[in-house]
Amino acid sequence: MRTPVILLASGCFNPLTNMHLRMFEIARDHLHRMGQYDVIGGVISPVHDAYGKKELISATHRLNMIKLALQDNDWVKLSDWEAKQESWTRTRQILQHHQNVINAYLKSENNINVNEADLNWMPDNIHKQCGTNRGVVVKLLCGADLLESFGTPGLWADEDIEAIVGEHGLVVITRLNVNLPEFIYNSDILTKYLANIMIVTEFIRNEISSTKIRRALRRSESVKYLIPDKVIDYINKYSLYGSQNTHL
Ligand SMILES: Nc1ncnc2c1ncn2[C@@H]1O[C@H](COP(=O)(O)OP(=O)(O)OP(=O)(O)O)[C@@H](O)[C@H]1O
Ligand SMILES: NC(=O)c1ccc[n+]([C@@H]2O[C@H](COP(=O)(O)O)[C@@H](O)[C@H]2O)c1
Ligand SMILES: [Zn+2]
Repeated sequence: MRTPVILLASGCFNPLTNMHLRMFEIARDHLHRMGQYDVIGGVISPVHDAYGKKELISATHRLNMIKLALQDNDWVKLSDWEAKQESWTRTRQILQHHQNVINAYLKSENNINVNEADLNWMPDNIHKQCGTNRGVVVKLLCGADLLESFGTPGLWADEDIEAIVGEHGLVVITRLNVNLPEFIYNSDILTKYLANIMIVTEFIRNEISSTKIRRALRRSESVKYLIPDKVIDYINKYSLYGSQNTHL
């Protein structure tokens, strides 16, 4: 029997790009092809304002843009749980929260313990998709650069990396200039849990990044076909990222 999986991507989404959405598609295809997993949903969890990364705009805008981008998406949902906490939350806790909530929800007969905000990111027809006796695993979906950041001294606690890889698992999309197999080989923890790390090669190379989008907007260059049209409209409406509203 296939294990039901939810793919959760955390990050700044400053702003969301087409590549963020592509990641889910590529990962789901890959997991289904592997045969052991049934991807029942995807979740985007934008980081809290307190993360304080350079040029990070308010979570309200980032959440709104994701909401618009997901209007036509029938399986990836937005979770605002992380962004609405008191302060920044470690990725391990985000994965645990979502996995605990969904499994508690599946087991409960009357669903009394789940609040509205958590219902928003759950897959449609979740009971039908899973039944009550199969545990859902929430895996971290990320790009190779995020995995590489595991090696930055002091950034991730070893026990968090161990819990993320051991208890949840990673689905990593390749990115230019990152040698994933070698990076994993150089890490004892990652090598220990190799079976729980799925590397998905992006053969239709796509190096869109939010940094490049912000740069283009600052320079009043077109970002059409790189981010969803509704996100472009939103950026122009609120003059975000220094955009001059020149390409509507
Ligand atoms: N072109 C891409 N290929 C593979 N993974 C990507 C790509 N763009 C973003 N990701 C992944 O999406 C997740 C969210 O990343 P993030 O919000 O930092 O986006 P980003 O485009 O890398 O932004 P920035 O340029 O501001 O760092 C991360 O796991 C990141 O690795
Ligand atoms: N220790 C941790 O859990 C930890 C450390 C650094 C970044 N992160 C997460 O990684 C994601 C991407 O961060 P960057 O945009 O800085 O690459 C964010 O969602 C952030 O919360 C988690
Ligand atoms: Zn990034």
